[in-house]
Amino acid sequence: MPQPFAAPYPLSRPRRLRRTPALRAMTRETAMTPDNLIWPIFLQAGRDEESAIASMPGVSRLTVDRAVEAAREAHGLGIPAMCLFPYTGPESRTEDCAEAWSDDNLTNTAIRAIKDAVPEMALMTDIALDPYNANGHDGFVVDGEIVNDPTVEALVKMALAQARAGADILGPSDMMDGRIGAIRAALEAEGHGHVAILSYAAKFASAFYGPFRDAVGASGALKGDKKTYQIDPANAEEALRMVGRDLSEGADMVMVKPGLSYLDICARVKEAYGVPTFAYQVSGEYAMIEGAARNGWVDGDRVMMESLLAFRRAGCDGVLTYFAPRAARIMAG
Ligand SMILES: NCc1[nH]cc(CCC(=O)O)c1CC(=O)O
Repeated sequence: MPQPFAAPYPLSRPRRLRRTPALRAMTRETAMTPDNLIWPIFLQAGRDEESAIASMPGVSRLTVDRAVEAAREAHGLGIPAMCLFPYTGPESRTEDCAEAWSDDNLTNTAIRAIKDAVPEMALMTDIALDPYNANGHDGFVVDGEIVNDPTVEALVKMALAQARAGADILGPSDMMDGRIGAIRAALEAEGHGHVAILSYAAKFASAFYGPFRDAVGASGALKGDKKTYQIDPANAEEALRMVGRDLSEGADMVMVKPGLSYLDICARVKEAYGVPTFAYQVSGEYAMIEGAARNGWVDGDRVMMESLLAFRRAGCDGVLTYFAPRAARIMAG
């Protein structure tokens, strides 16, 4: 709510409070700590290796042993949570997506290994079929259509396998209808009532996911686009309805994705529902900042910190960001 100045100039001189670092510090409205960061990482098969992702300079896919080391490092930096994404080559992509709910797939193997070594680290997963799907979609494709209800059944199996492996937070990112309720009911029935759901509730059909699809090996695979399930970037009211729906089905926390281009949604979600609200600073946002920084066009560290602060100012409790360890190191001073 904009407040009218109590006094006209020169009785009021707003610059008085901007004059020194101490005055600015004591009147700063928004704070950011490593507690506000969730670090998404990419996994690959093998041992003691990593491979760079060309469209995300500075980010690599890690084998599970290296992911464990990354978790140790993140924990040391005060980062409370990590989110795991598997890279899958064409050979592990099928039409039935069975690898998605295998107890020993890359994600579930990594969950057990990290929990063993760094039990304090909260682990979040992604629930969607795209890393395992021959055609790159988040759901099953039948006669060119992404079919909702059979996909939800598969997502439930995926969720249960992740919960059994020890995931703390499940992140359904698929945008099928009814999946939160189905997953929540299955978790209760199998004794995983303590597992949290951070729903990708306001997930838009965005071009900013491009580099991610390279990272998980889906770019070549994806046939068509995701507009029949992800939200039209023009729609704010619909995004708010999706948040309300997912909360009513048993989500504990909600996400807005992408981030910076959707800060209006972040602010409105927090104001309307007051629940733990997260934004995903997605791969394309990372690539834009890092690409410009590496060309010397912007000051990378400052633009990164300013972009993260913007999410806090908009009302987000935290941000999923590939910059997490770098930002945490800067916060440590
Ligand atoms: N369900 C897949 C998923 N989970 C997270 C992202 C994007 C993350 C990023 O771009 O950083 C995507 C891509 C998509 O929906 O196509």
